[in-house]
Amino acid sequence: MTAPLLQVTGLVKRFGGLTATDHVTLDVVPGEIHALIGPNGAGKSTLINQLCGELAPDEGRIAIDGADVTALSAPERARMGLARTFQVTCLLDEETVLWNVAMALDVGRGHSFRFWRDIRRDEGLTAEARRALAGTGLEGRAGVTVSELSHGERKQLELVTALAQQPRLLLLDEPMAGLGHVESQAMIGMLAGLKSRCGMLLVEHDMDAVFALADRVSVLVYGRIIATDLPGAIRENPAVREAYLGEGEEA
Ligand SMILES: Nc1ncnc2c1ncn2[C@@H]1O[C@H](COP(=O)(O)OP(=O)(O)OP(=O)(O)O)[C@@H](O)[C@H]1O
Repeated sequence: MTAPLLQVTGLVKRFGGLTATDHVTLDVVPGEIHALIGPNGAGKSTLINQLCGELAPDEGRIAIDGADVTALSAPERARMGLARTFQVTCLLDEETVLWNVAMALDVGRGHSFRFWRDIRRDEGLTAEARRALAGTGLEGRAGVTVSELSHGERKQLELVTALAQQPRLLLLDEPMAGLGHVESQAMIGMLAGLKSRCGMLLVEHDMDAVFALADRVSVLVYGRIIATDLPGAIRENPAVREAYLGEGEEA
């Protein structure tokens, strides 16, 4: 059997008396979208921050492709093929779409952001950035300044910049947040098309997107995984329904 792309075992993170991640065990296998759902404050962002190396766990182990990365920094994990998107987009607003993609490609090659040369003059890099934009729906927007993009386009661009690093494993933190119906459908199409390129852990509140995309779903409540199963079984799971209905949300 091939090693999971991501294996999380017994992960614990405490903030004072609060256990935000309570012995979480989950995995993502190649070609899979594994969705992580849970009510507000369940600990989803805290978990993602530990997976990408921005927050140190108190206990437990994180492995990428079988290699223990628990003690590695975020850039070291990125070099091993891990990329993430953020709940709030993280782009350079005053620069063009093309420049943002070129920058992401450059950083993905290990060039330091602080010491970059003028990448606008690097024709090979800008050609590559155009290729990365091809087929994303943003190819006609290459010269547009990011601040002029719609919210949906920003979300799409953030995904393109994450993919510029050629990740094997992508952590998606609420990619549908703030998107309208049409934009959500475009994002769902984009993510579905990526399954053959990388495994994904999808943190998402939009249940239509979760059930359209996920191969498996894990449910996090008060820092604990209460169920991991196929989407159909998760829908019918009484503990899951109670966790959501208890929060006044629809399962
Ligand atoms: N740096 C911190 N210090 C103290 N408590 C924190 C910190 N970060 C998160 N928490 C707490 O940990 C718990 C989990 O928060 P987290 O943001 O991970 O939840 P979430 O599931 O991502 O929520 P949402 O769906 O609203 O984004 C919450 O009770 C939160 O208040």
